[in-house]
Amino acid sequence: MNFTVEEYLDLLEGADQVTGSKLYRMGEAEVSGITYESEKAGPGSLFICKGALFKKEYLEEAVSRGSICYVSERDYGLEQVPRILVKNIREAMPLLAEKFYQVPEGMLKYIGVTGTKGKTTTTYYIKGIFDEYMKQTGGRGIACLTSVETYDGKEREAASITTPESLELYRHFRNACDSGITCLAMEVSSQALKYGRVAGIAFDVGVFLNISEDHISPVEHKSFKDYFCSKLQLFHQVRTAVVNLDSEFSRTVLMEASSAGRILTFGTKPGADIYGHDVCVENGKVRFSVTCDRFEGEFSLAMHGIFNVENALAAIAVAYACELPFATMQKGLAGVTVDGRMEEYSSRDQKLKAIVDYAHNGLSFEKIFDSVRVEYPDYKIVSVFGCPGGKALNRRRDMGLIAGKACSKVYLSADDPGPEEVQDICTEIGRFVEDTGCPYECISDREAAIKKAMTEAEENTVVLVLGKGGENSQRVGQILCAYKSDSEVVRECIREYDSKLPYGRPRRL
Ligand SMILES: CC(=O)N[C@H]1[C@@H](OP(=O)(O)OP(=O)(O)OC[C@H]2O[C@@H](n3ccc(=O)[nH]c3=O)[C@H](O)[C@@H]2O)O[C@H](CO)[C@@H](O)[C@@H]1O[C@H](C)C(=O)N[C@@H](C)C(=O)N[C@H](CCC(=O)O)C(=O)O
Ligand SMILES: Nc1ncnc2c1ncn2[C@@H]1O[C@H](COP(=O)(O)OP(=O)(O)OP(=O)(O)O)[C@@H](O)[C@H]1O
Repeated sequence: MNFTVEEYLDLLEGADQVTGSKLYRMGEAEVSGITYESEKAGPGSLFICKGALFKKEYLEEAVSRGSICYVSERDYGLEQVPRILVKNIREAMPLLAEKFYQVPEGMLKYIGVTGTKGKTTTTYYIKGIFDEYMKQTGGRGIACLTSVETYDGKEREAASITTPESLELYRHFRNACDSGITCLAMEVSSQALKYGRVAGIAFDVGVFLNISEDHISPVEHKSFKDYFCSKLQLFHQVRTAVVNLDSEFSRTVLMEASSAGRILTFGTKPGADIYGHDVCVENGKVRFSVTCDRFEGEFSLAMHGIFNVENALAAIAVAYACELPFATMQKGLAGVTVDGRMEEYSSRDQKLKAIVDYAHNGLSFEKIFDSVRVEYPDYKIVSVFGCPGGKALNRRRDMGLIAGKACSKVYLSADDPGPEEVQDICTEIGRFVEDTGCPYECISDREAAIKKAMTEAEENTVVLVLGKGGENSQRVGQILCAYKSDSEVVRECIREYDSKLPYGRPRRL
């Protein structure tokens, strides 16, 4: 059902958002669409003017495409075009989205996951458990919004952002309800919390995984405090807070979590409600046990990476909070893999191994190198990675030092250089690698760098290809250039290596 522009004005006036509504020709026109992207405006749409880079021409384009009214913090002086002027467009947007999409109350269970590292993996672990439960109970698989893809029961598409804007979110929520889905799990980034993308959403369960310095830059968070405080905001809109006792600053997190209705802790410390212990690697599988007041038992993971126990414990805690059976958790977790996360590739003779993973900051580098040393005790390690241009600048030091200490050689290359030159970024990282005494090489072309690392790898070496996972684009300047993907390049290298072995044709990997 469509509402009129007047009704949207009433909504925003009721929220004390409207500032001197200078409106022309209000009329009874019904709003048939809502967007902040001029190219998506159409007849009868409401256009939202927002963003640091907004231009009046976008509004003019939206009007030319049939927008009947715009909502904005400023008056763009387009005579004869109805407008609603508001105090804060980012506070107004979720209100408009909620009214337009009319998401039924109480139909969806909302699960949000925040933290510096592990959001995507944990969200897929949650999906694995809940999909298993839905299969057993005849329900539909859950909706899932991650930095890899969004699936809401109607639409499935590759993600371009970790947490979409509120307009997209409410569309996904409505699609999920219309599809008969009853549960949605999503990543909640610090940016999303800072810019109000998830404003108004009452999460049934909110997970806080971990926190370490990341996303500090002029375009993200101006300080660690801003970053940390943004993430902590999640607890102001969750019923059950799920908190990692192993996280840095866990006491501060627990204090903030007290604003939630209930707190459930997880981790590898005996005091955790969901207590994970006896972590080991057996026959190439990560295994661990869980003890809590309701059950005790063993789990195994399909993914490499001892750090994934933390993500699995978070998912188990969410399932516990939703009262899912223990056996469902075991079965649901056991088969989960995530695109671009700890993908292992081995040559036929097992002498050449590669792992494609998304690690791209200090915390994830620490965890992955620790894990690989344990999981591949007899292997040397080399790594291929880079750092993005124009943001998260502290990663260059952190990643350079950690990789230099763990590897027998480091290959530096492109990873979304954006406004900077690849060589400049690599030179900066290289200075820190050099401090560790580890040999390194800068090769601007990422595919060439991976191929060189794989070709030069000595017997019993594991090549870690880090930072992009399955992504098939590189941000160069302002544009996204096509990129084969680390996974594809590694598969080609393994096939090439196998083809030279004394027997058999290359396998399909
Ligand atoms: C700093 C930030 O978060 N910016 C996000 C924000 O941009 P913005 O609202 O400032 O809008 P803008 O980019 O200035 O563009 C201005 C407006 O003009 C509109 N426009 C633009 C061109 C046109 O032809 N017509 C038109 O209407 C745009 O739709 C936009 O609404 O809203 C845009 C969508 O409307 C996002 O794409 C953009 O994310 C940028 C690309 C970004 O890099 N965001 C990062 C920092 C981010 O959000 N990262 C987190 C993950 C971090 C983590 O891993 O924890 C995330 O959730 O992805
Ligand atoms: N719990 C964890 N602690 C530390 N590092 C982790 C953890 N889980 C995953 N990682 C590392 O971080 C990388 C990214 O994992 P994942 O994509 O699940 O996290 P994310 O929070 O979604 O990341 P991003 O915010 O960069 O999208 C993984 O490939 C792995 O190297």
